[in-house]
Amino acid sequence: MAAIELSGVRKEFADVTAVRDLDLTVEEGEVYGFLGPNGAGKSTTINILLDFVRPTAGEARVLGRDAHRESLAVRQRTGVLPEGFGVYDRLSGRQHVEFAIDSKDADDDPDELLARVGLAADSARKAGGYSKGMRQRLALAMALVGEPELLILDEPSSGLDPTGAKDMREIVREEVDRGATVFFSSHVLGQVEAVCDRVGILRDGRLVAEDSVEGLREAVGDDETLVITVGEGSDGLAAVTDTIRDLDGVSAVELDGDTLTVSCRGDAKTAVLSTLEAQGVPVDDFTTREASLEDLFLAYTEGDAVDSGGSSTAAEAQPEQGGST
Ligand SMILES: Nc1ncnc2c1ncn2[C@@H]1O[C@H](COP(=O)(O)OP(=O)(O)OP(=O)(O)O)[C@@H](O)[C@H]1O
Repeated sequence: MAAIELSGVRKEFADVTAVRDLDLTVEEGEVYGFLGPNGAGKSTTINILLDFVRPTAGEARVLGRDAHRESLAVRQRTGVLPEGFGVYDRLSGRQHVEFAIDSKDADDDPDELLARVGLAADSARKAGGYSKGMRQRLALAMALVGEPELLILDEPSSGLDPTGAKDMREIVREEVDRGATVFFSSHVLGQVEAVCDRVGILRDGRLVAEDSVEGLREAVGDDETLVITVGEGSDGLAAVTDTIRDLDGVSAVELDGDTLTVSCRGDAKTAVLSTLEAQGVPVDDFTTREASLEDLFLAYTEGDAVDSGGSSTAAEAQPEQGGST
C-alpha cells in the first residue's frame, strides 16, 4: 500500500489553477521531499491530502483511504506540522502538547515529546512568548503525538536555526526508523537533500522532476555552470538563448537581464562563448563553477528547465499559459 497516492489531482481557485493533473505516489516508509518555489502548489496539495481543500478533479488516497470520504481516519493516523502554525498565546507549550494528545486519544508523555524537540526547559512557559523557532519545535512535538503512520511537514525548517534544522532532520530519521512515512515540503533544496529518499519538484502545480537525491545528483553529472555577462546593445538575446540551448552538451539556459546562466558540459563552454560572439553578442565577463543540485533545482523552478538528459525522470517542464504567479 502506498502512503500517498494522487491521481490526476487538479485544484482550480477562482483566478488560479494551483495544482494541475498531479500524479504522485509516496511509498510507505519513504521520506519524500516535496519541493517547489513559492506559489507552486505545495500547501494546496497538502490541504487536499488532509481534506482541508477539495480537489476540482482527481483522486487523493492517504494510507489507503480516500482523503475526503475517510478524512477522519486519515487525520487520526497522520501527524501534521502546518505551515505558519499559530499558537494559543495563553497556553503553555505543555498544554499545547496535552491538547494534541487528548484530541488524538493518544497516551504519549508530553514531557518526553517536549524534551525530544528541545523544549523541556520552556515547557511551562506561555507559548505566546515563544520565539519563531520555538513555535516550530512545538508544532513538531504536536505532530509527533500518537506515533503517526504518516508525518506531513509543511516547511518544517522555517524559522529554525541550523541546530534546530539538524534536530528536525534527526527526528525525521528516527520517525522513519520507527516505520513512519514522511512527506516534507520545502522551497529550499538544501533542507531536504540530507534527509529525503526521493524528491519531487513542483512548478506551477505540476511535477517537473522526480527522482532520488542520488539520481538528481547523477543528472547534474559533470556539468558546469557558466555565468556570462553580456554587454550593451545585445538585442536579440532571447533568440541567441534558443540557439545556445540547442548546442550539444548544453542542458539548461537561463536569461536574466544581461546575465546568461548556462549549465553545460565542460567541453561545451567554448562553443557557448563562440556562438555568442558569432551572433554579435559582446561578452563583458564570464565565470564558471561546478554545477550543484541547487543549480538543477533553480533550473527546474526558475529558468527554462529542460530535460537534463541524465537519469532524472524529468517530466515536461513547460508551464501552461496563465499559470499562477
Ligand atoms: N484559498 C485560495 N484562494 C485562491 N488562491 C489560492 C488559495 N490557496 C492557494 N491559492 C493560490 O494557489 C497557488 C498555489 O499556492 P500554494 O499555497 O499551494 O503554494 P505553495 O507552493 O505552498 O507556496 P509557498 O511556498 O509560498 O507556501 C498560488 O497562486 C496561491 O495564490
